[in-house]
This record gives sequence, C-alpha cells and structure tokens, in this order.
Amino acid sequence: MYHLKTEAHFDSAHFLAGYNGKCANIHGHSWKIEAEILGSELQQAGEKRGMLIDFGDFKKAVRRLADSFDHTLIYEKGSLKAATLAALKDEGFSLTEVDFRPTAENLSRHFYDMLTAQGLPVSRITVYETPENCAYYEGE
Ligand SMILES: Nc1nc2c(c(=O)[nH]1)N=C([C@H](O)[C@H](O)COP(=O)(O)OP(=O)(O)OP(=O)(O)O)CN2
Ligand SMILES: [Zn+2]
Repeated sequence: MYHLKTEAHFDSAHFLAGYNGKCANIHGHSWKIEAEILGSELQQAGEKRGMLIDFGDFKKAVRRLADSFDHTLIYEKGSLKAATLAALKDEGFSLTEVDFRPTAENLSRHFYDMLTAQGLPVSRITVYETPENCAYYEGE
C-alpha cells in the first residue's frame, strides 16, 4: 500500500459552548491539518506515471480547505444568540458556522468528509489545535 501525506495551516478562532473552563471563551489557534491518503495502484502512464496522486493536486485540495477556515470565527450552529450573530455579521467579521461542536475531533471528521467527497482516497485526517494536541479521524 502507498501512503501520501501533506499538511496545511490556518489561523482561526473558536469557542466551546457549554465547556466548563477557559475554552468556553472565544480564543484562537494556529491549526494544522495533516491529510493522509492511501492506495495500492500507481498511475501507469502519462505525466503522472508512478504517482498515486500528484502532490500538487493533493496539496491544493487540502490548502483550499484550510483557506476556507482561515481567519474566521468557527462557531457551532445555535451557540450564539441571534443578536450576537447579527452584530458580528454587521461588523463584517468572517464567520464559519458548523453543525457540530468545533473540537479537534469533530473538525478532523469534517475535513475527512470534505476531502473524501472530492474523490480523494483519504485514510486519516489529523487536526492539531496546538503543537502538542491533536485528534485524528480514520476511515473505517
Ligand atoms: N479532546 C479535546 N479536548 C479539548 C479540545 C478539543 O478539541 N478536544 N479543545 C479544547 C480547547 O479548544 C482549548 O483551546 C485547548 O485546550 P488546552 O490544551 O487545555 O489549552 P492550552 O493550549 O491553552 O493549554 P495550556 O496548557 O493551558 O496553555 C479543550 N479540550
Ligand atoms: Zn480551542
């Protein structure tokens, strides 16, 4: 089996609604996504011969995903009052609503689903919240 891995970064804010501690406050992280794909067959002909997937294409897909979260406030649907949300939007802040609590675990699953939906043979997505802490999601 061949395994490929690439990584991308984004800086964004989040908070954990209902958390009993400092993470209930809006705070930022320099997030890192590590994406891994696997396959047993390499391309047999043409420009991509000997490659599972061109690193250029793989990297672009992961970077695009990271860029879509960069410098936004990631918030769980229903976790902000309507008036708060309206005020943030009125200020022109970049907001990313997700329908899950934005933990490293849930983000790893979300990124896994997003990249899989693009046709990539994803085996594992690791999300680092801090250089020391990460969660990963692997396909079944
Ligand atoms: N299993 C998880 N636990 C926690 C998550 C998570 O996504 N999955 N997230 C948080 C918070 O978002 C928090 O920002 C990270 O927590 P923590 O490592 O405690 O914070 P610091 O990096 O600031 O650590 P210090 O050692 O206090 O500096 C919480 N838990
Ligand atoms: Zn956090």
